[in-house]
Amino acid sequence: MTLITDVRLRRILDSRGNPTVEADVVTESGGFGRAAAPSGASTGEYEAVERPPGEAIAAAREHAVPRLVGEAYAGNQRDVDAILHAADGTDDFSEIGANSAVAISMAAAKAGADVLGAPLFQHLGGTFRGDNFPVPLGNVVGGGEHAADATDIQEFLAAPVGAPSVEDAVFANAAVHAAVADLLEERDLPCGKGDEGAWAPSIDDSEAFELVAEAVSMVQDEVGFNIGFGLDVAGAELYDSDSGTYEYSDRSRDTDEQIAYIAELVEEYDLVYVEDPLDEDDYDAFADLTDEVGDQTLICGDDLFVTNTDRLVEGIDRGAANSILIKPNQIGTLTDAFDAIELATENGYDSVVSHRSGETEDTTIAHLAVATDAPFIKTGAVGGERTAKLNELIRIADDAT
Ligand SMILES: C=C(OP(=O)(O)O)C(=O)O
Ligand SMILES: [Mg+2]
Repeated sequence: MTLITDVRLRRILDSRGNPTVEADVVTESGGFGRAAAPSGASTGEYEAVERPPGEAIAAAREHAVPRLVGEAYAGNQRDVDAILHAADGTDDFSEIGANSAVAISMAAAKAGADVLGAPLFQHLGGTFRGDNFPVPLGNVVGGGEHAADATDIQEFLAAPVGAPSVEDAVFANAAVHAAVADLLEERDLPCGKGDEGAWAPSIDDSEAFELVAEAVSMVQDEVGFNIGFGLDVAGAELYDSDSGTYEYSDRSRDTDEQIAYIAELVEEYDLVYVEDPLDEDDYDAFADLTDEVGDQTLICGDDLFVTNTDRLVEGIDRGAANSILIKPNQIGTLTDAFDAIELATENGYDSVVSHRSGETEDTTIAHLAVATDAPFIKTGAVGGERTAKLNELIRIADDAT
């Protein structure tokens, strides 16, 4: 029933107005799945390769589609993804493009779910999934590669860790986003938004800390449950490998100073989450910081691990970080993303399923998070391509997918 009978690929727009790859997968019994690849701006050096969409589509049509149509079953995700790897023939999807690969992989999963008549999370995770929901990390102020003339730190995140339901958590993050807007207006700091919908004021990081701490505390008082504060430092973007220093607008920090700075921030703001505080090549510095504050907060590897089990194994061996960001397009298939989550869970690392700064209306990551019992999801706070995922989580909780 799930034999794949057609795979169609096209270019569509992402949230930045750039082209990206969308895939449709059709099965023998009429099952249908559609998915689109997201795209990063602060990409890790070791990510699978995203090719220009036109080239990725042409290469996938030539190498992957003939191996799938009439040959593979959408219900057998591991087989579909193994075929994508074999069709590509490289170890980083540089032939068919990780963008074509991930779009086909996710569309096949949706076609498999469609044939079963089951929600995607259930097809992926089994019938006992759907009772636990990830805490959504919501980007409320941001800069770095996601907005010009804004903060050095890429993302200031609300983390409603005490929310009684995913719906309460999603609304709390939107309320923090709105509270930040009020505080910015009071301070006469009008501003636009960055790529992920976070406010992008022209302020320094210390003012952003103050603002977000105040907004979080205001909303926490209103809603009556604990809202934490988190960061994505995107350290690799700040790091200058020639000088060995982290370059902030107002000063430089060497690696020891960067570790001390982050540890101070964890103490001062009671941070519950710190992503990529250090450069993507510096496992030792990650290990030192994890040793220092890993019992108080999550130290998450995004560019460090790039959803890659080989890199995660190295991190586990060296005690670097205690959490991993999971972005399916960093590695190219759902199977690889699943394997990274399983390895993380077995080794006590918390998984944070994540959007990219360039997104579409695709909701696969909401289902992936529920299917794997991931404790966190990072998918923005507002904006249509972000709320697509957040609203899907609410629907899953309401049994309405
Ligand atoms: C979502 C992120 O940004 P990008 O998609 O630009 O890598 C991130 O760095 O976590
Ligand atoms: Mg990141």
